[in-house]
Amino acid sequence: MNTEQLIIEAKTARERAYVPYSTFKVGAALLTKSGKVFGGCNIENAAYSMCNCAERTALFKAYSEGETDFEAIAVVADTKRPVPPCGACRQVISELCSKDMKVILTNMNGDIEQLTAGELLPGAFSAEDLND
Ligand SMILES: O=c1ccn([C@H]2C[C@H](O)[C@@H](CO)O2)c(=O)[nH]1
Ligand SMILES: [Zn+2]
Repeated sequence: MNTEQLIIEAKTARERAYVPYSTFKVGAALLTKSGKVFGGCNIENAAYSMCNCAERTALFKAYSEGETDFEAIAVVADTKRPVPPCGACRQVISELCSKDMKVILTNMNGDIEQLTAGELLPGAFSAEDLND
């Protein structure tokens, strides 16, 4: 599965977004090292703080199915620049993904920004910061 194909998977997942409040559809596609793809979309709620982003949907789906080794995640939305993941997703990605996992950000115009999970959240709070 190459970058282009992973972006297509993210766009397919985006179509399933449940966004009656923001109307802002986001899709993600997470590729495991074993070659499986988990799609994710944002899922909103009338209690707004319960909204879940596309990135976390994909990650939680994979993790809950026992898939914990990831090659790449692609994220897409109809934004001017490649869609930037929110702070909450950056924190969750930093916990569950290796620092060198590929992060492919894109938009519906085809602009692409590729970086690593480590670059998404420099100085992330982590388990190493907890007292034992
Ligand atoms: O990277 C992002 C940014 C925002 N959202 C969602 C959360 C909410 O449903 C809507 C507007 O913030 O977009 C995502 O899913 N991923
Ligand atoms: Zn988010």
